[in-house]
Amino acid sequence: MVTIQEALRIIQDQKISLKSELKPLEEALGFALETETIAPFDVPEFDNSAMDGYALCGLFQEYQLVGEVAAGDSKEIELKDGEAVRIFTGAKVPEKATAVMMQEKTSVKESTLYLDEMPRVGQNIRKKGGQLTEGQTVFEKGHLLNPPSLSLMGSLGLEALEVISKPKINIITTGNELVKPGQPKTVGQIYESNSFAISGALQQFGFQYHQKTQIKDDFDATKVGIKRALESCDVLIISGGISVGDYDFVKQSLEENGVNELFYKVFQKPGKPLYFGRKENQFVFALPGNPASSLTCFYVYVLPLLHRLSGYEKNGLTTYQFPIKHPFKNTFGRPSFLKAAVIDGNVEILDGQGSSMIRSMAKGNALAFVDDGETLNDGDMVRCKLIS
Ligand SMILES: Nc1nc2c(c(=O)[nH]1)N[C@H]1C(S)=C(S)[C@@H](COP(=O)(O)OP(=O)(O)OC[C@H]3O[C@@H](n4cnc5c(N)ncnc54)[C@H](O)[C@@H]3O)O[C@H]1N2
Ligand code: MOO
Repeated sequence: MVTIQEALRIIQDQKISLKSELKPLEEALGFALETETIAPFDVPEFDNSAMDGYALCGLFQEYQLVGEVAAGDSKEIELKDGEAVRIFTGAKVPEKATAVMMQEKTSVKESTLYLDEMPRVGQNIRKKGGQLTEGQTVFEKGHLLNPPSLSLMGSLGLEALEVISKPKINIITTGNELVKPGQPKTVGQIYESNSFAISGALQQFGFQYHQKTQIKDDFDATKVGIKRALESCDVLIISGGISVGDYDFVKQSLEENGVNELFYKVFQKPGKPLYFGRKENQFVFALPGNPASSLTCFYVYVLPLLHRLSGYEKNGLTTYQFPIKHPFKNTFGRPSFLKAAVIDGNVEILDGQGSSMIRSMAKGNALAFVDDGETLNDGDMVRCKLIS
């Protein structure tokens, strides 16, 4: 049995090798950049107007209107002192323009422009290179591509990006009692649901599974199922069959498939019988079958490794501290990740902490960490991971 910190350290210390691929911009969200990006040109590439209004030459209160520049126009108007042109947001500002005045602060009579106030030098002109200059580093290697990153990369004219590949993930669920939703079931059977939580959590963080298999509690079937799953994945996530019962065959089947155990059993609630192993460059998590145990272990242990394997700089969910709303004492006998709700900056530990209880987790939005035997009074700070 290892502690939570030891288990996380073992995962974090794994040597990994990353692969890369070219992704169209459209599909690059959530990937980490494989290489540093250098600006191929200034952004913006030319001085342009921040407003619909008038580009002015010199600082006056009256100007002669001599033309118009719209967004996308490439014509150059040679302005002289006291002259102005009609201009629109994003349009190239004439070289000699001193400022742009928004149209709400102007009036026009015939071809004379009158300003309500004196202009300031550079006012409403977005300067060439104001955001990036040619040759400047746009993003470092490993930068995580979020929507604004994609906007910036698009504005640089890049249609595809070299990114770190994401791991290929297979899921196995185990249990004779499990029936696929939608199928008839008999007394003693239950509907399989952990795989939906796992695949949902994968999707929540931009991952997809490659293959999902349901295996009976049978040693040979488990061994063969694991062998097949390992033929096509970087990370194998197994649910159930990892405890000490007579029908728990996962651990032995992993051994017989050449998977080396890195840890088995973590002093925590839920998810005590969590297993982590490795076969060359493949990683295996066997998550305890209780629904809340398997999903909690996913957020706390699986996600950080998936992030690392995707080349992210920051791995796993961030821990925040919130004051607790009602007193709480952890009498579960193990350090605990508790189903909790963070509302208006306070955290509430929810009813329904059993490892088989998933409703409380579904209604909440956080996992609150409370140490074994720890007593929390109103307002004490609690470490929380936000899960939705
Ligand atoms: N003698 C002991 N028994 C148990 C121990 C122990 O230390 N000694 N640990 C308990 C803890 S803690 C957990 S957690 C569970 C983990 O057991 P397994 O990982 O072997 O999981 P299963 O026995 O296969 O299933 C547990 C529970 O979860 C339900 N389940 C399993 N898979 C699914 C699924 N895909 N969808 C929905 N529900 C699922 C299953 O029906 C069981 O009720 O072991 C305790 N026992
Ligand atoms: O550790 Mo188990 O996950 O309490 O039910």
